[in-house]
Amino acid sequence: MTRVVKIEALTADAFAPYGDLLEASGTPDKWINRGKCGRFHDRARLDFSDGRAGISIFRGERETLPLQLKMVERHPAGSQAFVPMSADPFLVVVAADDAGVPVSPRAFLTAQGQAINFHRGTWHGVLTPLAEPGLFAVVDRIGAGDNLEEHWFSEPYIIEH
Ligand SMILES: NC(=O)N[C@@H](O)C(=O)O
Ligand code: NI
Repeated sequence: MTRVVKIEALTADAFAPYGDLLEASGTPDKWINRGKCGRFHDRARLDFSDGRAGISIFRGERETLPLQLKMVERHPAGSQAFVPMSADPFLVVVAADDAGVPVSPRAFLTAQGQAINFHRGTWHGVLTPLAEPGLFAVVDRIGAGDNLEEHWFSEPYIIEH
């Protein structure tokens, strides 16, 4: 039986068990640059354990919907942030953990101006652009040791609107 995951709109509350939603929403925490810039300060829980923070640029190939979700992964030693460098929405997939096995995947569609940070150890789908050129700044752990655990589902989930 095909398991379907319906796409949800990304909200801070819905995403809270998995990570942080980064966006310029509400009143800025600080006004800087002589009042010309709102700073939404320190909005993500970053964690790089024994490594260090790095910023990389990802240029991902666009995916189309409905999407087959065959695998999710997690980074046991660090958080990972996806910051789009375009105005295009992208797909964010997460799952809960049940004794080391990802369960109950959820899929979110970002709105323009939204970025996300997966908390350390959160099961997630890999970077999934929905438009070209799929450019993202990615903030994650640089360091020794293995920081990637993959789980391949016995049957893919279908992610759709
Ligand atoms: N492997 C890698 O650098 N990227 C993945 O972690 C991902 O979540 O896209
Ligand atoms: Ni990842």
